[in-house]
Amino acid sequence: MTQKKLCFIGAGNMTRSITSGLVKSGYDAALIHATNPSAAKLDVLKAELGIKVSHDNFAAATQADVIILAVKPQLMQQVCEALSAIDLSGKLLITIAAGVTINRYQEYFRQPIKLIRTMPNTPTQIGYGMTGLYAQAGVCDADKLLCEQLMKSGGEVVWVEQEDDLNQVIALAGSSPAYFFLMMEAMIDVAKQDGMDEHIARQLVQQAALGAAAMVKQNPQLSAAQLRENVTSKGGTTAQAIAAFEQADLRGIVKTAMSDCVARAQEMAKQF
Ligand SMILES: NC(=O)C1=CN([C@@H]2O[C@H](COP(=O)(O)OP(=O)(O)OC[C@H]3O[C@@H](n4cnc5c(N)ncnc54)[C@H](O)[C@@H]3O)[C@@H](O)[C@H]2O)C=CC1
Ligand SMILES: O=C(O)[C@@H]1CCC=N1
Repeated sequence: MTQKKLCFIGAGNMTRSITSGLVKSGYDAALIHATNPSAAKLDVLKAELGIKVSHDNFAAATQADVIILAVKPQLMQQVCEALSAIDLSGKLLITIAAGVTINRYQEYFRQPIKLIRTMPNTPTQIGYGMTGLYAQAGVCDADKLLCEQLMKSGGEVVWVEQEDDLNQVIALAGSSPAYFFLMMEAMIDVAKQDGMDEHIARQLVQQAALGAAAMVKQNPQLSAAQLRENVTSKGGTTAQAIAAFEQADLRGIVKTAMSDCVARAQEMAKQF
């Protein structure tokens, strides 16, 4: 991979996930710089990954070839406006923020920019990430390839056709690790309430979840529904559990949760 000077503005959960993936996959830590107002997160990144850290967004972004915008959406305007005095003509901008549109970034930077919007997720930290990508019109193939390679260091990537499609990526992959964590959390809680040792319950649940995900991935010819049916013996235990989920309208709950997720991204696009 071409190794360029990277600057991550904001050193929170996602910057940690992406920089970990990059360093683990052999990206030169000396070329990665992360900024944050407070020292604690920077100290961890420096100690764990050996990347450069500082509090000065402007200086770090000025020196970078690629600026990765990784602050919360509500801070994006303030952060981008403070960087707008930098000549961005030779730099690629990558944003990981949910719900901030390309039009907004153009307003905030007040100059022509080359921007790729991405939507990663936290499993990027361990190489199991999924990132959706959308490039602003005019971004060249070399920049698209560079962005793709950077995000691939943490897992898989998909390009989407329309900017709005990123909201579906949020619902399906950006936010969805939290849905699966919630399911596992609930299962472990039930086992604990039933008197089982928490560590054993976690071991059972995490391996079942990992196995289920791997079965979906390794059997593209089988639908998730078919894989579910293969577990479900007629009149058996699984049938009882699935009936309880169906009766409680799990599918309806999932539908509401995903459309609320997309709606929030659309609302944020108006807000930030
Ligand atoms: N957490 C997740 O699973 C995902 C988050 N995202 C997006 O990633 C972005 C970051 O999210 P997280 O890492 O979860 O948030 P976070 O809160 O963990 O990290 C943001 C960091 O930015 C820092 N910050 C605040 N003001 C700053 C400034 N003026 N200059 C530099 N740094 C500043 C904060 O101190 C914090 O460490 C958000 O826009 C979110 O929409 C995207 C995909 C998944
Ligand atoms: O909750 C959020 O807004 C961010 C975007 C996707 C995951 N976390």
